[in-house]
Amino acid sequence: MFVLVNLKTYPCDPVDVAEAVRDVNDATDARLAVAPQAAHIERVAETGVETWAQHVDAIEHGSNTGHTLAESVADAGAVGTLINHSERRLKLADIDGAVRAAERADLETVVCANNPAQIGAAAALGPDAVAVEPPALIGTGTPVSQADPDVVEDAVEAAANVDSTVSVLCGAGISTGDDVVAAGDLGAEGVLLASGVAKADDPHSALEDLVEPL
Ligand SMILES: O=C[C@H](O)COP(=O)(O)O
Repeated sequence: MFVLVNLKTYPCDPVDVAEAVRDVNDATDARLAVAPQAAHIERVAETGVETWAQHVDAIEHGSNTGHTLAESVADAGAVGTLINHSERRLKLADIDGAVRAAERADLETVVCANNPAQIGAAAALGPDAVAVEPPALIGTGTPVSQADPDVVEDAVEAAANVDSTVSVLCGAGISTGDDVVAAGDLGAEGVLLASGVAKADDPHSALEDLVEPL
C-alpha cells in the first residue's frame, strides 16, 4: 500500500513529520511519502523521505508570476505531485496541462477527484494514479473506506474501465490501520491522508498505527 501524507498548510513542523514518515517507511513494507507546502519541499527532501508537491501548474518556464513550475519542485527534491486536490481545484484543461507539466519534469502524478464519475475523467488524462476523496469527509476523522465503501469500489471500477494501468488511492478521514486495510480490501492501492498524521500529537506513533496491519 502507498500511504501519502499531505501536510496541507497545517501548523506542524514539516521536517519533524518528514523524519517520522522516513523512519516508519524504513520499518514497513508499505511505501510512505509526504507532501509538504512548496516552500518546505527542499528541507523535507533533505531528510531522505520520499517527497511530493501538493500542486503544480500547467505552465512552462516564462512569465507566470505566482505559479508553481513542475521543474522547480523537482529541482527542490519532489518526485511526485498531487494535482486537483479538493482544496486546489482546477479546470479540466488545467488538470490535463498540469499532468503534462509533471510528466515533462519526471514527476509521478496523483490526480484527485470528488467522486467515481470524476475519477473516470481523471484516469482518461493518463496520470500514474487517481485519488477519490468525498469532500464532505475530508478532515472529519470519518474514514471514507469504512463510511462510504461504495465510493471507493466504484472509483476503482471507473478507473479500470478507462485505463487499467492507473492506480486508485482513496482519502478522507483515514487515520488508523483498520481504515487502510479497509481501503485495500475495496481495491485501493493506497491512501491519501492528512489530519490523522499532521495534527497528531505524536506523528511517528500515528504512522506506526497506520502501517501496523500492512
Ligand atoms: O489530502 C488529504 C485529504 O484531503 C484527506 O484529509 P484528511 O486525512 O484530513 O481527511
